[in-house]
Amino acid sequence: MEDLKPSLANTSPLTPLGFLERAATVYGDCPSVIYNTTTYTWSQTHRRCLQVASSLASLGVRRGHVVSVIAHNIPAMYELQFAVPMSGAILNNINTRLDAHTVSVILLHAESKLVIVDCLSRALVLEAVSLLPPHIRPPPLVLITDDDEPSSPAVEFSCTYQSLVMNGDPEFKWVRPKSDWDPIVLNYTSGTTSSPKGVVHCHRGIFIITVDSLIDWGVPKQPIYLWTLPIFHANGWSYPWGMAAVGGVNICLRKFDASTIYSEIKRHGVTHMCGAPVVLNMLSSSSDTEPLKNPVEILTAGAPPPAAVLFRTESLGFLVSHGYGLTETAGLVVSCAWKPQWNLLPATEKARLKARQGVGIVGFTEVNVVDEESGVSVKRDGSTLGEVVLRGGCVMLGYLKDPEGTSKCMKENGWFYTGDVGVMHPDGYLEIKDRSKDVIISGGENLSSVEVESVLYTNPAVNEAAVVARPDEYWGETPCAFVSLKTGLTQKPTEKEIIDYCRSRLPHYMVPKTVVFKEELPKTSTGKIQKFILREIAKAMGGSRLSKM
Ligand SMILES: Nc1ncnc2c1ncn2[C@@H]1O[C@H](COP(=O)(O)OP(=O)(O)OP(=O)(O)O)[C@@H](O)[C@H]1O
Repeated sequence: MEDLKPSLANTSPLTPLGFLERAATVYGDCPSVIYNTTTYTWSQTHRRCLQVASSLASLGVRRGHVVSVIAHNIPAMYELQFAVPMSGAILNNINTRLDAHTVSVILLHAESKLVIVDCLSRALVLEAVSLLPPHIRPPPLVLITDDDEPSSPAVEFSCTYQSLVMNGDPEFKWVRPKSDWDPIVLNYTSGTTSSPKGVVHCHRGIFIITVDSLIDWGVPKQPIYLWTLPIFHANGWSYPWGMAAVGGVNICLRKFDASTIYSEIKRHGVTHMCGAPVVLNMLSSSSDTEPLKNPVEILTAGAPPPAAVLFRTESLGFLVSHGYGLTETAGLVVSCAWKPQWNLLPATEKARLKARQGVGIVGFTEVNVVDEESGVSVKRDGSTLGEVVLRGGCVMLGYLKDPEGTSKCMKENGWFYTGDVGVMHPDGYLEIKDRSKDVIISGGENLSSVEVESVLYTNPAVNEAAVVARPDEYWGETPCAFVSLKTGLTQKPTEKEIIDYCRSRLPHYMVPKTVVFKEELPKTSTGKIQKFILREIAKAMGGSRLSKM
């Protein structure tokens, strides 16, 4: 069989962009995107993307250029996930909630050739561009206005997005990748632990994660998908391309709160949505909460979901799936694969099991937890801590212009080191215990801030909780809890009551020695609690009292 070799017929580069052409053939007359009073069909979306890609090419965008997009979850943002790479360029989505300085650092680092700007982010981008060094020629800007009519944009903008659609060629031959390994996206990480890093993924990696994510979540054909997860966050965990593969309906939203989500669910008969645990918390603790008429599948990831929040969300009729991934893996590569026999367990036990991150998804190669020193797998005992390591086809190509950062996490032994600390349970399910920078070391004992938080979340008065290290002269560090309380409480708990609550549920060394009440906890632009800020506050409070644990 040695003479049977790869040939042109079986080596065409894998890319998720072809899903759009197929959707136009199979689902041409079916709705693809709905936004306020606008509805497009899959053949319209296909045509609009080709038109935009052709206009980008006419503006001088070439294979390998970076085109940045800063927009909320509006139809243009959905289309650009296809149109930019169809022009041959590399798509760089920028988070709308960043400050002007960070946006200018990203534009400079990415060497963006063109920036497409949602009208709501206009002031932000203009300020970011003004902060670019004087010797840098600012990239041309394209404005997305809030309606579908082409109009003359302000002087700072070369044209409008609508004119790219109107003037483009619907017969444009989109630029196919020459190889599987050609870059398709450049995504910056959330900056939870350090400055954002520029993660580059190739067509092959994105193809793999897109197909795998559909299989893993069990997404059927033509789901009704509500865009609550920002598309700028790791390309909405790959579901923009996934929805084209299954001919889904994309319900776009510029902004949302709990009541908007509930009314969109009712209005459109939403079947699927994604959201970080903060969204689940918002949905389940809102005063607008109402049990759902039909179950809605909700996929959560991005931070550890406390079991109490999973329990509350499911009791409203949401069917929660839980996954784990990083910007570096382009989506969720581990998920808490559900076993039918677990349905017989009491609801709180089910929530506890579901709070575990789980096992590698079907197309992913391997997931392991290893001892940081020796690199050997930790015991499968659910308690020995180690670093989570991954390998598979959707791990990034590397960090842009950062060979040192890349080789630090993508090691020669063939593993990607995540910087997350976890345990492996005897049944082979992974559970994340912390990010390595968040582990608290008290009296020489490693303590999981996530475990303490999950207990705090079971307290009915607690809205959000985060636990960080406070320096201590005797123990080295002690757990310090930052808590925001639910609104409308008739009686607010005291620090002592919260500590006593934890004491009856946790080993003594894990009980917070300090509780700080805050109106709201600081969050990153992707909704993660910024523990480094809380750590600074705890540090500034000085050493906790010499205390016996
Ligand atoms: N299901 C989950 N449970 C616990 N943690 C999760 C889960 N999903 C994701 N995470 C956390 O999110 C991280 C990945 O987040 P992301 O790629 O958005 O950037 P970031 O790591 O927050 O930012 P930065 O790398 O810049 O500090 C993971 O490393 C992990 O710590």
